[in-house]
Amino acid sequence: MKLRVKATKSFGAFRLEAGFDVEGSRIGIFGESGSGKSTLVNMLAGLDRPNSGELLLDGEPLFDSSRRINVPPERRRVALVFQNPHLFPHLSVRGNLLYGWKRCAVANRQVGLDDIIDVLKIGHLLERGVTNLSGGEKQRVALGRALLSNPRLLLMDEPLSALDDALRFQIIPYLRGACEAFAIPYLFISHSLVEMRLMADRVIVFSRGRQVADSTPDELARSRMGASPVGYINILRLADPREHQNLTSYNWEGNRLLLTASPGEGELLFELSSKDMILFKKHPEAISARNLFRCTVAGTFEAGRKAGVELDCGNGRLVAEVAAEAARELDLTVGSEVFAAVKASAFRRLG
Ligand SMILES: Nc1ncnc2c1ncn2[C@@H]1O[C@H](COP(=O)(O)OP(=O)(O)OP(=O)(O)O)[C@@H](O)[C@H]1O
Repeated sequence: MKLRVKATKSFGAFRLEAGFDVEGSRIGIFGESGSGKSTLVNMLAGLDRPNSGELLLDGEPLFDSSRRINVPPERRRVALVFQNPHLFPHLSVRGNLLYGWKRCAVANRQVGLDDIIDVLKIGHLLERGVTNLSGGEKQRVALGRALLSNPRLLLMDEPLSALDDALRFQIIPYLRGACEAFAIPYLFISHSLVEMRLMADRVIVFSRGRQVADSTPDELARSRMGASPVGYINILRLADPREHQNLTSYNWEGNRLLLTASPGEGELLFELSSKDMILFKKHPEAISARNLFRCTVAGTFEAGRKAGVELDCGNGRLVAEVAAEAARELDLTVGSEVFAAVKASAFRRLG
């Protein structure tokens, strides 16, 4: 998918001046509240008309003020999933799902109802009304309805922010997996960096109506580490839980980690802040932290008054954060050995 955005839009004192070209299938739009993310999405969907400029999707204009082109929303083949699912209350789950499909030209019907039911695991819900579905079920139906309209581009505007933490991370594999399964590119809008890292390959950052950066989600997270109260969030996929002395031992990239979290099924996502790791130059004699990794320094980066330290631990990579003076004392040259201590309680489950 190739997208060109060169457009302005004013609402009173707020002015959006967007100008970027982007290519890919998993694009993130990140920015603080009021930075213009939804305005951008609404312009692409045809719900807001830019004051001027052009919007091209795969080289075809959706809007072009100089040529007086403004393709109506229903002819753009751009679907939207919002924070709140906006399902039709008078229709069953099946009726909601088929709504977009029926309006899609026969020639464009690549994705069918059976495919969607399978990928989103909603077969058991088909004949139910939508009012009593859980938040996560509603969002899966909304996603299914959007995908069944066989869009050229799916816009997801904060699709997870109405869900509680656990549900947010359970829905992400559906959002990402379904779009991948049907090769539907998306623009994912969020102000959560962790969501961005799980959903996007490239991210455009907005602030006060202008794009201020274009990078990978991970680079963005590193650049914000020093200023962020939560530091850099390491995302770990853990598996094979075993009980061990009132704690749970998990496999992570060839290491066994000890966590206070109770065992769960299958592969689980956990976060670990860069602030929750303590580095030692030599193997400490005895420590209270239940995890001690022998690591190799893979690199360092500056983040304000802090230094980020990339560590290879087994087959995995973690980012720790230390004060600049500590970085000098530890002599963090690439390839040198350090020990990283982490408390069992420092890992937080995502989902
Ligand atoms: N229809 C409208 N009428 C008047 N002002 C609007 C309208 N839509 C958006 N705005 C204003 O435009 C600015 C940008 O809003 P927008 O919703 O695009 O931001 P956002 O980055 O999506 O924020 P959030 O993350 O809080 O959803 C805000 O100041 C908002 O109040």
